[in-house]
Order: sequence, then C-alpha cells, then structure tokens
Amino acid sequence: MASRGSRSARSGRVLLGAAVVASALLMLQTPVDFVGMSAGDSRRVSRTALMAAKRRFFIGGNWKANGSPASVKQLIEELNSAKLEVDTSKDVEVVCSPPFVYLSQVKSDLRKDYAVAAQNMWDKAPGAWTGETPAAMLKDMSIDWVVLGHSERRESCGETSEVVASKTKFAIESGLSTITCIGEKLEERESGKTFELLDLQMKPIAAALNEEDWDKVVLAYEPVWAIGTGKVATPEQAEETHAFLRKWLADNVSQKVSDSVRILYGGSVNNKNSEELGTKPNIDGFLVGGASLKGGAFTTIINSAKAAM
Ligand SMILES: O=C[C@H](O)COP(=O)(O)O
Repeated sequence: MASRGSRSARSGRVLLGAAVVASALLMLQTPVDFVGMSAGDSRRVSRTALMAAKRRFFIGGNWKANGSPASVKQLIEELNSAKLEVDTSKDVEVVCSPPFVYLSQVKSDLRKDYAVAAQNMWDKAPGAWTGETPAAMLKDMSIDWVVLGHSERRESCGETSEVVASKTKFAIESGLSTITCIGEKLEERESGKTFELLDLQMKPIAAALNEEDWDKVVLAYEPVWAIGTGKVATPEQAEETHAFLRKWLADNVSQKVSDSVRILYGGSVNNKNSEELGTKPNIDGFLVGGASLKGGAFTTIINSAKAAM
C-alpha cells in the first residue's frame, strides 16, 4: 500500500486539521476517535494533537555483540565520513549502541552529533556485583542512553517485564535516557494476542514511572519474529501496533505522554524499507540491528528520515 506522503506534507495537513479539531476539543475536553483504523482500533486526536507533529525522528543502531577493534574502528570512520542529508541538531536524533567493551572507544571517536548507548545496565549502586555495569559507571563515562528490555535479553537472560520496568526507572533516576523495548513473539501474533501481550509488557513500565519520567523514555516496538529474520513487519502491521501503543499511553498514562513519546519500530529495518516505514504517522524512528553495522546502510536509513518529515 502506498505511503501517505512526506511527513512535512502530512504535518501540514495534520496541523490544519488538528487546529480545527483541537479547538473543538478544547471546548469539549473529550478525545474523539478517528474512524478508518483497522479492526477494533482507533487513534485519538486531542487538544494536544499539534504536539504529534513535533516528535523528533530517532534512529538507534544496536550493534549487539558484534565487532572487533578493527571493525569498530572502520565503522566509526564510515559513520564519521558519511554524508548526512538531515539535520541532526533538530530533525533527527541518532544513537549508536556498541558492546560494553567498545563504549569508551565509540564515545571518544564517534562524531559528536551521534549519542552513545549501552545495551544493558545494572540497576544497583556500584559495589560487589561481579560482571555487572551499574548505571552510575555509564554516567561517569558520559554515556547518556541505555537500551533496556531487548527481547534477546528477555529471552536469554530471563529479564521479565518487571525487571525491565525497574531498570527503566533506575536508569532515569541515574540520569540516563532509555530505549525500552517491547514486542510479541510469532506465536503470540499468530494467535491474535499481540495487543494483550503488549499490554502486559507495558503495565509494569507505566506503574514504575511517573509522568515526567516519560520525557526520558523512547519505546521500541520490536516484534520478535521480525528481528534478524529479514521478515520485516509491513508498514501497515507496524503502524497498527504503534497506534495501539499510542492509544495505550493515552488511556493508561496521559494524553501528553501519548503525544510526545517516540515509538520506534525495530525488526529487519534496512536501507530499502526504512523510508516507507518512516512515513507512517505513529512510527517515530527505528531501532536497527544488522543494518547498523554498515556505515553506508545505516546512513541511508538516517537519511530516509527526510521522507518522514
Ligand atoms: O535492536 C534491534 C533489533 O533487534 C532489530 O535487529 P535487526 O535489525 O537485525 O532485525
């Protein structure tokens, strides 16, 4: 299905339409459901609808446990010399997340308009925690971001949604921003339980955070069946789920948080599919795995954000 056009064109339409709707809602103080969403779902527009146009696009590169000193050096060089066609000071935020052992190198050598994230964090003060990296140590290294709750950690390290929620809160209290991941497995999607599962994953996070905390959170929706498989969710599938999550935030946190929190899509994003995915109104960027290990492909994905503006 064709995308809905550039985000700037769309924003223009949204601004005009939203101004009318928002003023009406200012009087009504009641959210209104749009018709035309897929089965049983709807997207709410409120008096803060204008804010939706202002969410800054976000591209995260999750290098996972990949790299050697030589390949990391080369990737940094490729990223540093790449030709960007977007403005990273206002339009797009870029964050690269290397393995722990390369954090220092990446922090010191990577271009300064890209931030750096750890891929996990220990939610305790420094001390006798063999093998762990407390949040405070990341802050000491001027790391500003941490990826939490990635499905690979949920699956392989037994991280529950409660652990993910607790780590998210601790990270924020420690001065970090988080890319907090959620997403369903194939069997959950196939049995029609995607939204139920996402609800279960979101509840502990919402319970752990106060409204202000959400300023420091980016949500990454990553269907497990699409991660590293080449089976990317269709733009419509991704948009439907992002719209569900945005409505979930409105219903369970606040309209303000729903309007402002960025929701990334992750799962086999590459330099060929990013543009169409990014034009969907509730997709605010990507968490990229494999394609973030190639400077050229990752830069193309960053540049594809132009279509989303
Ligand atoms: O964190 C990134 C996701 O797991 C996506 O990985 P992928 O782009 O290799 O599918």
